[in-house]
Amino acid sequence: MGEQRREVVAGAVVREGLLLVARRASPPELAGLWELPGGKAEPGEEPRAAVERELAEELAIVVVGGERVGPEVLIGERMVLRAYAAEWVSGEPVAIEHLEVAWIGSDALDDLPWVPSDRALIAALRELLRPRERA
Ligand SMILES: Nc1nc2c([nH]c(=O)n2[C@H]2C[C@H](O)[C@@H](COP(=O)(O)OP(=O)(O)OP(=O)(O)O)O2)c(=O)[nH]1
Repeated sequence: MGEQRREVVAGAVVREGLLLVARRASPPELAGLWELPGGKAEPGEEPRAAVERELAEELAIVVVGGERVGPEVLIGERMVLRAYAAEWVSGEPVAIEHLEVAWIGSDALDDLPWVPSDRALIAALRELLRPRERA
């Protein structure tokens, strides 16, 4: 039997047209690169709950996990990255485990020095940031 891949959840938080991104402090090969904040879901943990927990732990913000965003991205042989839209509820993000956090616009998506896996999410993130007609 093949082992199940561990799910890494990442939150795509958009506020006032800007996307929340965070710069990794570790491991050495990813340190300094930017990602959507998140982490490994616990066994049996619902992914959206994992997004809510990780963003509370790592950034001290309250979000509500929502819909999947973009493709799933295989990370090595043991993990799979899935991004979820997350609605900001409260708190200003603080870099507790990251080097820094930033809010970026659509124009900065391509040139951000992303963690390699996250490049696969850029097109979907651009769509998420696209201004919409509102009722
Ligand atoms: N959080 C996050 N991790 C990502 C992204 N892209 C990507 O390749 N990864 C990788 C880096 C790590 O190998 C793994 C997630 O690790 P993590 O360090 O964020 O997980 P965690 O908070 O649960 O921490 P730990 O249990 O490993 O200490 O997924 C991303 O956008 N967000």
